[in-house]
Amino acid sequence: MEICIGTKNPAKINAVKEGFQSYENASFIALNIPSLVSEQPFSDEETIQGAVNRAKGAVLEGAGDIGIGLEGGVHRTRDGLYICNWGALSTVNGEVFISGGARIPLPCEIEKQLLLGGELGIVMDQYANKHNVRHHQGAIGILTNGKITRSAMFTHVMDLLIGQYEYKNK
Ligand SMILES: O=P(O)(O)OP(=O)(O)OP(=O)(O)OC[C@H]1O[C@@H](n2cnc3c(O)ncnc32)[C@H](O)[C@@H]1O
Ligand SMILES: [Mg+2]
Repeated sequence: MEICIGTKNPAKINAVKEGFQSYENASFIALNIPSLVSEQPFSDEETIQGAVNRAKGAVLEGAGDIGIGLEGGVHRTRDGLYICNWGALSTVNGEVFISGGARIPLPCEIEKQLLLGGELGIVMDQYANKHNVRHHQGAIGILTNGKITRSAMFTHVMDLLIGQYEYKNK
């Protein structure tokens, strides 16, 4: 079973491999697939669209059995800006499954910079005084004191995707 992952971000790739760890016949290929949405998605809808575009693009370009798209974004609420994360699993037969990840509010100073057009990955590096947070613990890892890393959060998203896929195909 060939799993085509629509990113080269190691935090996401780890989560996909973790999700499929009980699949002994799984092989993985990581491809740079465009999300076809903004670099910084600004709603659940846009973030979901990015995840679906990457999943469909990955299975097509990798000519595998399953495509995975994982996308991070932010979502505005009356109480401020929340970090949001979405995943999509698409099969070569055209089935698409979707799942969402944990969400937490972003501090006001981060929100202000995003509203001015900043990208969370870059803003987060400055805020945490770290390099390439997006490839490591992620904003969620920084803001939860390392309790939930970006990989752990996306592993949960993967379990939700694979579980739905298994239920539909059993
Ligand atoms: O290489 P890709 O797969 O594109 O990985 P990415 O880190 O850019 O991740 P996304 O495109 O899914 O995320 C969209 C934007 O949100 C940012 N982002 C989302 N979640 C984040 C997190 O946990 N930590 C840091 N940045 C995050 C990221 O920097 C992007 O600007
Ligand atoms: Mg990106």
